[in-house]
Amino acid sequence: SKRVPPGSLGIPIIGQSLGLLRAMRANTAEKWIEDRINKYGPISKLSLFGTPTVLIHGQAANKFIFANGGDSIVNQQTQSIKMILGDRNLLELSGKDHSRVRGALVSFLKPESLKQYVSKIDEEVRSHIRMHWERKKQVKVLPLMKTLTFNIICSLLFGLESGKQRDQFMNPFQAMIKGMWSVPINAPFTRYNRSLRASARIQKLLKEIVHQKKVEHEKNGANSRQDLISCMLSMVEDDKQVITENEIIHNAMLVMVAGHDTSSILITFIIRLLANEPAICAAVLQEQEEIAKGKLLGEPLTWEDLSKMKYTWRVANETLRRFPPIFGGFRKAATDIEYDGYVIPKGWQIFWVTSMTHMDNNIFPEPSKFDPSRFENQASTPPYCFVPFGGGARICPGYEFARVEILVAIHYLVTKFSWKRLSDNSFSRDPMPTPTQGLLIELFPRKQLS
Ligand code: HEM
Repeated sequence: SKRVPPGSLGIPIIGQSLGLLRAMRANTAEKWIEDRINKYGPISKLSLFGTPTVLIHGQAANKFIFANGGDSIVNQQTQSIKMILGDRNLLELSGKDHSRVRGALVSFLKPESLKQYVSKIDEEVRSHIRMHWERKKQVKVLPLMKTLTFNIICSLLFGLESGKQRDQFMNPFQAMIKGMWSVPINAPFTRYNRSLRASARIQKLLKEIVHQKKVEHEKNGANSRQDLISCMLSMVEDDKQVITENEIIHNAMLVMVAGHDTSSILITFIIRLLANEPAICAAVLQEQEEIAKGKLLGEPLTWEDLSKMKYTWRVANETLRRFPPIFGGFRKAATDIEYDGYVIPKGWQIFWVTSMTHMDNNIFPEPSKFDPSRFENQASTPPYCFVPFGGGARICPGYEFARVEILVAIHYLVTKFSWKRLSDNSFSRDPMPTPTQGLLIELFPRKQLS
């Protein structure tokens, strides 16, 4: 006798997708969600990206989604994401398959492994700054940060150093991302269709890389620590590859998406913030100059240096709270689930939204104020309330990787330059937050310490 939540599923396939996407582009998506909550209450039904969906929010809702240990809630992305990234990507897997594939990714992304890659990330950041920032009067930050984080992913995770093979990925990759939050109508000229075609091209390129590495592996007994693909290829049990070729390709695509756009947005928003808040910028600079003073000219940063960047990391966390790169996410009800007096029917999507706890006055007082000191004592943040990286068994495995690239990038940028914002301060979501004109800034080189 339990009822499904109030609300309307709208017109078939399209439902409320266009309304949400329009609000995201106008940067009014939080208000769009709030209006729904005011109209229907804390739990409501709608239809997003071709599937009936239930929107729930708040600390209890986040806990319900992230800490659900049973089999009733499974991960499932929208139809568009599944078709674009492939059905063996981690977001589509559950149970033992999820643990097996996630284990392979984590063995590469965990801090013990990452420590040895700090100097490589340092090298990528410095070469990027030499090529794209030095001697420039103005730069457009977002496209540059996309290039930087994409190159870091290609170099560290796929073993692709700079060159033609790496460059071939960039354009189809951007086209692929554009259709990930789209209505799955596969007709010529739709975003979804362009994205599917780009995905096919990337899968072909990745297949070639996997085959190249297989050959190298057989010839030289490749070093499993070299890069993520080699690491996955070298995992063998009972003469059988632990991770199948499709799993390697689909998860390489997932990592390209998950690990590149998110971090580039975060660095861009930190740069925007430092332009807007001189006092915070001065405090970040002071911390980074202290670290720079202890280094010889050209000496790369180390894991220990990063652990001293406490204030800078608080600024990054506060940026993640105010401008989370990931707006929210989806799960699927594997059975009929009871929640808050309603039933979420089997097969329906469950939609969670990051900002609903990040901007809750009871959790983060004066939520619109940018205040890095909120993160001085991380333990004071209630559980399941600060969720830019999600939570529970599916919490972002790239968290440490992101921390390393962000801190290294900010270190070199603030110690080498100051900057002034030239474009206005607004941004839209597409679906990631995207500043107007990609954040155009005027650059002023700093006098070098050494
Ligand atoms: C600022 C940077 C980043 C942010 C804000 C971010 C955020 C997130 C979020 C919100 C999720 C979904 C969690 C959930 O559904 O419960 C996620 C999952 C994931 N992220 Fe990240 N991420 C970032 C960087 C990275 C990086 C650098 C990588 C890889 C190198 C990465 C790889 C992944 C993967 C593979 C998943 C799927 C995990 C699973 O389903 O088990 N992310 N991330």
